[in-house]
Amino acid sequence: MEIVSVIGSGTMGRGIAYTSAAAGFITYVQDISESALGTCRSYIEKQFNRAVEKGELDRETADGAKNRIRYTTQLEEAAQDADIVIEAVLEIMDLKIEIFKQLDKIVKPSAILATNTSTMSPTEIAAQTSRPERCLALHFFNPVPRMKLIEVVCGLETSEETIERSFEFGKALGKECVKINEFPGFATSRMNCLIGNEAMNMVMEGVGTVEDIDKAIKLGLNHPMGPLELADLVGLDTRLRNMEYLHKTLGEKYRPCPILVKYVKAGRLGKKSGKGFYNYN
Ligand SMILES: NC(=O)c1ccc[n+]([C@@H]2O[C@H](COP(=O)([O-])OP(=O)(O)OC[C@H]3O[C@@H](n4cnc5c(N)ncnc54)[C@H](O)[C@@H]3O)[C@@H](O)[C@H]2O)c1
Repeated sequence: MEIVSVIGSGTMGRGIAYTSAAAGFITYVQDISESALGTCRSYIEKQFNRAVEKGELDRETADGAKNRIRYTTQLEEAAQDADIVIEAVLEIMDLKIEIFKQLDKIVKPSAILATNTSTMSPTEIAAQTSRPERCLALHFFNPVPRMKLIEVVCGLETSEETIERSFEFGKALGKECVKINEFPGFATSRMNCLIGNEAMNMVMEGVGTVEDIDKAIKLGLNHPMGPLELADLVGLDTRLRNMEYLHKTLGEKYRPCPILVKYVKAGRLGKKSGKGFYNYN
C-alpha cells in the first residue's frame, strides 16, 4: 500500500492522517468543511514540530512527512488513487452509508474501504457497496499518534485477504491489531461507553465531584485516565451518538445518562468546545 485517504478531518481524521504520513504513506485528507481542514492542518504541523522538539523525528524527516499530506474538500481527488480509504466522519449511519456509496464509484477495484466507527455495523455499511469483501471497520483510538491499538472489525463478507492487508497496514503504522467479529460497540467501545456512562450517573447521583470520581477510577482501578476526562477528550457529542446506537442495538443498560444529553444540548462538547465535565478555558 502506498496511498491512504482519510475522509473527515476532525479529532480522529487528523490523528490518522498524521500517523499515516509519519509512517511514509502519501496521505489525502478530505473534509466538507474548509475550516475543519484548516484546524487539521495546524494540528498536524504542531504535532510534527513537537516530534522534532522531543527528538522523535529529525527536521528533514518531519518536513518530508508533512509534504506527503494533501488537503482537499473534493472526495474524488482524495480517493481516486487510494489503496485504502478510512472514513472518519460523524457517527451517523446514513452519512457513513452515503459516503461509502460515493467512494465505491470512485476508488480502484482493489482498494479497501474502512470505517473508523466506534460502534456501528461495517456489514450494514458494506452491503450498500459493490465490494463488501473489501470493507471493514478499522477502529483507531484517540489520540491516534499515541494509542497503540487498532480493532480490525470484520463484517459478514469481509475477506481473509482484506483482513491480512489491514493487519499489514496496521503494522506499517506501528500499531498492534486485534481481530474482532462485528457486534455493536466491538470489544472496546462497548466497555468504555458503559464505564463512562456509569461515571456520569455517579456525578448525577452526587456520589462525588467530577475530579474525585476520576481520581478514584485512576488511582483505585489503575485506569490511565478518568472516565469523565476521557469522555471530554472523545467529544461529548460523539460519545452521545455512541451511547444512542448502543442503547438502540444492545438495550436498556446503555441508556445515555441525562447529564450527557443535557451537556450536548447546551453545546458543552468537552475539550473541543472548551467545556464539558471540565473547563478548558
Ligand atoms: N473521538 C474519539 O475519541 C473517537 C475514537 C474512535 C473512533 N471515533 C469515531 O470516529 C468518527 C469520527 O469521530 P470524530 O470524533 O473525529 O468526529 P469529529 O466531529 O471531531 O469530526 C468529524 C469530521 O467529519 C467532517 N464531516 C462531516 N460530514 C462530512 C462529509 N460528508 N464528508 C467529509 N467530512 C465530513 C466534519 O466536518 C468533521 O471535521 C466517528 O465515527 C467516531 O465514532 C471517535
